[in-house]
Amino acid sequence: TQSTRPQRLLAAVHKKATRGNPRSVVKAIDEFCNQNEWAMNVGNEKGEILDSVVSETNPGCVLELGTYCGYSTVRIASLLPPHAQLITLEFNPDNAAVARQVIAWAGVAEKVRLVEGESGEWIPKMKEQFGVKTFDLVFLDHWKNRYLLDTKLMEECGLLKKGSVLLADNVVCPGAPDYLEYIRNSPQYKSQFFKSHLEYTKAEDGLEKSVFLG
Ligand SMILES: CCCNc1ncnc2c1ncn2[C@@H]1O[C@H](/C=C/CNC(=O)c2cc(-c3ccc(F)cc3)cc(O)c2O)[C@H](C)[C@H]1O
Ligand SMILES: [Mg+2]
Repeated sequence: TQSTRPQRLLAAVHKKATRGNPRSVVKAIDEFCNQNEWAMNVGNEKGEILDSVVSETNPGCVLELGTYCGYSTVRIASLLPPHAQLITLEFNPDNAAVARQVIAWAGVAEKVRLVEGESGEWIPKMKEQFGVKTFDLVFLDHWKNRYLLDTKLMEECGLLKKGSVLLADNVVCPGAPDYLEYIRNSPQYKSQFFKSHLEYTKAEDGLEKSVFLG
């Protein structure tokens, strides 16, 4: 039977990346997407902005919405301090299966909890199921029309504290207009736009970093 793009991406990781080396996994995926098939990973240019936000936030507890193949999961996990935890939500079982193997190959599985399920269902369960108090950093990279809804849900569930950082991918392309409108006009957030390019292309894109003011 025909393989899927995530399965071909995973095959490239197994073939080209060194087991236990997260940077080599990131490099193998970027090479695959530049040379073989485009895929909607955050990519290296925006990935370097993601890396700098993770490093400056030095988070103990991170949430990622939209694991896909685990590219940004591996980038984030590889920068986390020793006992920090990254919870990543992915509701497509085929994507989750590929992501688990990418995360394992990178050697960052002990820092990552991949939850196979929908953000709307699992955000309200974070405290009771995983003992989360608040998230220091949230990376939004799932369906763009769900960024705003899930941000409001995180607020309602008391999952953000003063200083919590939201980093949203694709605020230009494909865009998340309702999210940008809300977050840039809310007195509860201080936002900053990082201009960049759509992964593996010359098209314009960018990340929006928003600090919750409490
Ligand atoms: C209702 C469930 C909500 N809750 C959810 N809960 C859990 N998991 C969820 C939820 N909603 C979605 N997911 C999962 O997250 C992933 C979805 C990721 C979505 N990303 C994009 O659409 C995108 C497009 C482009 C793009 C740019 C230019 C183009 F020309 C084409 C494409 C670029 C980019 O960087 C992009 O990230 C994964 C596929 C999907 O199963
Ligand atoms: Mg994206």
